[in-house]
Amino acid sequence: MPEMAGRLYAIVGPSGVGKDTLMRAAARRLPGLRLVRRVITRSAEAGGEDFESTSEADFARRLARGDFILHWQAHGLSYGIPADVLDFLEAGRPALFNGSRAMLAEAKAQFPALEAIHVTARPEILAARLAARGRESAEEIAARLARAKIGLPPGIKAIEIDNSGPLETAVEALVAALQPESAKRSMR
Ligand SMILES: Nc1ncnc2c1ncn2[C@@H]1O[C@H](COP(=O)(O)OP(=O)(O)O)[C@@H](O)[C@H]1O
Ligand SMILES: O=P(O)(O)OC[C@H]1O[C@H](OP(=O)(O)OP(=O)(O)O)[C@H](O)[C@@H]1O
Repeated sequence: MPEMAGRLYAIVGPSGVGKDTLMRAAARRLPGLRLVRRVITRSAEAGGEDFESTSEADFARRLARGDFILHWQAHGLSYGIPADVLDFLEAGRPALFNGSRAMLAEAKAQFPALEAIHVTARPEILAARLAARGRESAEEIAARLARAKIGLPPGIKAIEIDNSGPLETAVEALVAALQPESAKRSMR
């Protein structure tokens, strides 16, 4: 297994770009990598990623209690990163979460060593992938495609990965980015 430090990584990018698919593929290649299971106010039946479904009221209670190290809202949903991820980082294990571009500045302010990995793909590819995924309604897909253009906040550095082509190409780039030495090289 490649050597990895207890570093926190956020994979970000527009809806349908392949973040969850890439995360799962990277975890198969890097058994020491912890994928963060997010708490989301989305129905448990929605499928897709492995997440913990909760109500807005429960989310608010847990947030007030300090259960989340990071949290944000998008697509009419609330998302939380459970504080237990700190145990993995303290134990020297790297952790990767599916993050939001819009909250990267705040996340980096809180975790200066956070590495952002920005995945992109051409707009027509995003549209086709969202339609094929089938998790959202046509209206929700249109809203996600409109948000696809926001890009990274100004001044935020990230490792860039293009997932317009074969999945394997992007998986290899992600696995390289998750190994500290190659991550540093591509950040220069
Ligand atoms: N390189 C790729 N080529 C073809 N299909 C892909 C590729 N990457 C992801 N997909 C597919 O695109 C859809 C959206 O991927 P997903 O991982 O759910 O994206 P995100 O988490 O970024 O919204 C899924 O159906 C996935 O299987
Ligand atoms: O600020 P943005 O970069 O636009 O991100 C907003 C949200 O979109 C994604 O959510 P989610 O995984 O629920 O949706 P997706 O699978 O369609 O990307 C991402 O994980 C963020 O939670």
